[in-house]
Amino acid sequence: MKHKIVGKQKNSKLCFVCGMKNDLGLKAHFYATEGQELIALFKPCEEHQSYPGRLHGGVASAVLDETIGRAILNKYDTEVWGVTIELNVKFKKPIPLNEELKVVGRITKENNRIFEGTGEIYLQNGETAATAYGKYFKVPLERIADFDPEENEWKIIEKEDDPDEIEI
Ligand SMILES: CCCCCCCC(=O)SCCNC(=O)CCNC(=O)[C@H](O)C(C)(C)COP(=O)(O)OP(=O)(O)OC[C@H]1O[C@@H](n2cnc3c(N)ncnc32)[C@H](O)[C@@H]1OP(=O)(O)O
Repeated sequence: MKHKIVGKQKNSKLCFVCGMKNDLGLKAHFYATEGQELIALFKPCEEHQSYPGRLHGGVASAVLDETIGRAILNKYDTEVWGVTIELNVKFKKPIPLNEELKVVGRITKENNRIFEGTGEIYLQNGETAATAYGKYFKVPLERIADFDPEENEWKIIEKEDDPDEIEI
């Protein structure tokens, strides 16, 4: 299925998942779809392994967590922030290193205090490698961290190969 991309989310400086200057991080890019889902693209490397050649389950969980947690940003013009209070991940297939992976996240439930969502990691052959459910507590950014957008390089990073659509 083709997902039409309607926008790109911001990256940060040092976040393990989205920090563009975290040399050991995943440097994932996040694309909002027409269907109000969020797709992350990332390519894990040797440093992200558990057993040789296999992505660490904790790293897979981290990218699922962030993709679901960021999906809330698609819904509003102003930024709504959350912290994870629950994450349940099912690992269905080994996830290889050194190839681009796709992660999809969406919001399934929301009230004024909490939001919930689900997500999946897809292998290049289209198989679902992991699925997750996450629950997040809405917290104003100033209560989560001392976060200066400029200092933390919170901005859209445009790439020449940013996709217009993503096939999953
Ligand atoms: C947009 C970017 C996406 C980023 C994705 C990645 C996000 C992350 O990795 S965040 C890092 C990991 N998560 C954290 O650090 C969160 C740590 N936890 C906390 O800070 C606190 O527990 C916090 C802020 C969520 C709530 O604390 P506090 O404000 O003191 O509230 P507290 O009184 O304990 O609980 C408030 C309510 O939430 C409920 N609650 C708290 N924790 C949970 C939980 N894990 N599950 C269900 N309900 C919970 C409580 O039962 C309570 O309900 P009620 O008011 O009905 O009694």
